[in-house]
Amino acid sequence: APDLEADRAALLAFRAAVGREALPWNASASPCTWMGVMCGAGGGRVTELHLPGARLMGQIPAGTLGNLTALQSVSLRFNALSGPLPPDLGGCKELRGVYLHENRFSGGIPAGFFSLGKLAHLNLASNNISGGISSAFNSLTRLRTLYLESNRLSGEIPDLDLSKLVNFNVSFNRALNGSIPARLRRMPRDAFMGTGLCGGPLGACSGEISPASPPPAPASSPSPEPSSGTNAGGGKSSKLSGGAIAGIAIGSAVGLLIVAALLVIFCRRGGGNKTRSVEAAAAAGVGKPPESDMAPRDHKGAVENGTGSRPAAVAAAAAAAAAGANGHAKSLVFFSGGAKVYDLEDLLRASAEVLGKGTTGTTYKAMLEIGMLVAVKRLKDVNLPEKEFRETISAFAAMDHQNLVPLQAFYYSRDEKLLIYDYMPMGSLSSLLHGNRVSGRTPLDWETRYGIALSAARGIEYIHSMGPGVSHGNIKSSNILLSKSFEAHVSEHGLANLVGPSSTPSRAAGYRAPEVTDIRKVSQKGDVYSFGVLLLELLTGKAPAQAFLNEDGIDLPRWVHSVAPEEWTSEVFDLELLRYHNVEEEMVQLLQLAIDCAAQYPEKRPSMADVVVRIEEICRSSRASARRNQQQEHHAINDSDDQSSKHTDSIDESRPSGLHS
Ligand SMILES: Nc1ncnc2c1ncn2[C@@H]1O[C@H](COP(=O)(O)OP(=O)(O)OP(=O)(O)O)[C@@H](O)[C@H]1O
Repeated sequence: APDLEADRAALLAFRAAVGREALPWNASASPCTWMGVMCGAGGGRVTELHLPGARLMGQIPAGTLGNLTALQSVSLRFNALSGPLPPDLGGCKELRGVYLHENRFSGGIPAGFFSLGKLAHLNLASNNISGGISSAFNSLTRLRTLYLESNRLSGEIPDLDLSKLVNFNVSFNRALNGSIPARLRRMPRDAFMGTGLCGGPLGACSGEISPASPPPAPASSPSPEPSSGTNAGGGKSSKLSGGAIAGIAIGSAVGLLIVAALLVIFCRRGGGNKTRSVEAAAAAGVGKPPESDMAPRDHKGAVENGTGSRPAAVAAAAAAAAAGANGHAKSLVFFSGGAKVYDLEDLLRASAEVLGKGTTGTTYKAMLEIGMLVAVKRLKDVNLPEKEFRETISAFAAMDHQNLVPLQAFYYSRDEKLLIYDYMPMGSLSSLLHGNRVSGRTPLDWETRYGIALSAARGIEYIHSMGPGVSHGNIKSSNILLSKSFEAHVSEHGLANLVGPSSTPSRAAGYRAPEVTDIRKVSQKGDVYSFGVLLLELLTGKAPAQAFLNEDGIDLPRWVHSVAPEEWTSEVFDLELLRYHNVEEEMVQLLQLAIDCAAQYPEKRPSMADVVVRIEEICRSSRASARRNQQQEHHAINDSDDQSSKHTDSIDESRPSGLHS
């Protein structure tokens, strides 16, 4: 009978084929002690193999994984495994979870997979898997998750009858066609995006739908399905009847400014009064009445006053929660940092423009009639009940730091969840570095870049300082917004906890730490990894998602690792940075910090507090080098106009040693 020795042999053969030197397994110790290997009770057999992002490469031969017949869970995601999916995995009848996404597997889905009677989770997303989706999937009666997106699957989806299926995605399989089987129409529309499929939540063939051409919704229709995501037609605010929001409807129009129009809903009273919910709470004896706005209205002022604004924010939120619980009319709920100079009706009347569509929803820039700009995030897929939503969002809104984007207010109804943030005029770091539809790439000098790195790090450090379990969960360059002085403000803290799991390929993929399996549960060390990727992006000018999706299938940290350190200065840095010879040492130090943050194993990564200290040192020494350089240039010029050679020498002396090419 197979035993642990057989499992050892299978694992060593697996390593020899795809692991090379990347797996530090001590062949003379028990396999149960090896990294990524877990055994059943009493050190019996190997039951789990988890090697995400372990630099595995090549084809998995037969007689390796397939011989681990007690295996219950296998995760090899985020590697460079290629060739066919291992057909003999079908012999591992105990398997409940198979996670092979983000590799380069090709060929069809092996028939053996359909005999895995206990399989609950199958993720094959982001590979090159081709062929059709077999009706034999129906034999996997326990399947809860089936992620097949971003492959090369073709043909029609069979009529899947999987009663336990809750997570499903076939998006970005361009050659899938036909109509969406009836039983899958309850899945969110994102699950079918980027295919030729018609019907279901898409309303039409998905290929025909783009954010810029939303399907029109009848003016009298009730609110859109919570998961239907897209904006309803570009109606005008004049069509709105009084009441609360059903949806912000924004379509694209000539130029960039568009009318944000809103659908409407049932609300027992007319247009929400901004303070009503707070008053209601006061009546209910919870929290403080609006006078608790004694906290400074100015956000910065609140920071200077330390925690001064926090109790008020929490009180307002608690009050709002109570108002909701008491069934009072819905309205915007403001936090203390936001000035209450507008209300829901003002928001409904605002003209708006789509800023972008992310994993958590769509963000609009709204110009209120009073001339104030706000950013409105319309959340999708929020599965939290109202009370928990309010509590979670209030905890995050209470975070008050100059490097966070202040959350001014929120709106919650059954069908709509809106968050209203300060509008950040310079946009995101992502659009600065990589350009967007309207602007080209903005040149960013070294000083600006290290300033952004430091201010972003301080924002994240502040979030982490709230407690060991508090993290951001979605650090990436489009969530780093900039003020006019290019100071970074971290946005969307806490949103990862609010929205349901999404497997839609997104920009977030390139920032996600290898150990993260559920995007709602990113640890602080997971944030540090993402911040490391962000630093690499800042230094290389390359977008992680682009790098990730390129032909080599290689992500940004691995790409930087693939370049020898002696070539970093010439090969890795953004071309724009190569002008700054006098600070090469500091640039390399920041690169080294980025690499440390993006270490594969969480325990190897520094804490955010350490990161801030290290960036502060780099900034200090950059400024000193720049000053020294300036002084020496000044001396050289003053010394003599005809001693140009001396001028050059003095500049060279100021350079750090050993780093210039
Ligand atoms: N407060 C704001 N001020 C200015 N621009 C903003 C603001 N909030 C978001 N944006 C910009 O709007 C665009 C869309 O943002 P959104 O948060 O919806 O998507 P994302 O950041 O790409 O993805 P995710 O939902 O995963 O965070 C991004 O380019 C973002 O930088």
